Amino acid sequence: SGQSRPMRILQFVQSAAAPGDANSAICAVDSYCANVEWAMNVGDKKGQILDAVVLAVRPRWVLELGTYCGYSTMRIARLLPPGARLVTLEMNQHYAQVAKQILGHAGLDTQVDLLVGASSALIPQLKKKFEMETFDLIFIDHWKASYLPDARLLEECGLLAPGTVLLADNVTCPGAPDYLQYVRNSPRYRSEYFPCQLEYLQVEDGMEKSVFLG
Ligand SMILES: Nc1ncnc2c1ncn2[C@@H]1O[C@H](/C=C/CNC(=O)c2cc([N+](=O)[O-])cc(O)c2O)[C@@H](O)[C@H]1O
Ligand SMILES: [Mg+2]
Repeated sequence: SGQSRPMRILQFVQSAAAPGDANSAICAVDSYCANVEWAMNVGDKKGQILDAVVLAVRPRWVLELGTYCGYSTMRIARLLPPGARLVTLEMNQHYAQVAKQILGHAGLDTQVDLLVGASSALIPQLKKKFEMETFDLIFIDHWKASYLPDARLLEECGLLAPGTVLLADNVTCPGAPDYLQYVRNSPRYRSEYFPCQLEYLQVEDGMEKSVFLG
């Protein structure tokens, strides 16, 4: 069927999830990826850690780096307080198109602004584009080598305020050693590790939660 894995995930969500029901769309992606073919969604175990952080922060402005199929985008968007906005950046046009359709099926497209392009090009435009100052929560889940340069770029663009929370997926597997070393040793962050299993597998992974101190 669908020529790409994201397309096959979209087709399954459209057939198995109740329209307008975010939780059933999330369950459909997890069911497909646990039973049919693995995909690099944050998954339900790490997703529950992500949910807890979103609920604790109650963010007005959220940034996500790496939309892929929109799985974590849905998890975040469904928990946002009224009036809050989630900006998600995706450099692959095909993935962005799939994510847009999955978000639409889940009824979550009103809370989400999905921008197509590289984070390094888009991050410097965000303040002006959305007439905002700083993000309250940033979920980092794109190419692992981009974690550190993009964290530095966010600092330089003045998009972090004291208290801004950065939550990074996969700091153990595949790993983001340079990013970890930075946030754990910089006086500008208070960092905490949340051990967890990799999505859909019995492999060790974890997420790093780093609070910007200014
Ligand atoms: N600079 C940039 N700007 C915008 N979008 C960008 C970007 N760099 C990458 N992206 C997008 O972010 C996603 C990449 C995720 C890499 N994750 C991974 O490689 C990954 C791998 C495993 N794994 O191998 O087990 C497990 C995981 O949870 C993972 O997230 C893709 O959709 C890609 O197009
Ligand atoms: Mg990931």
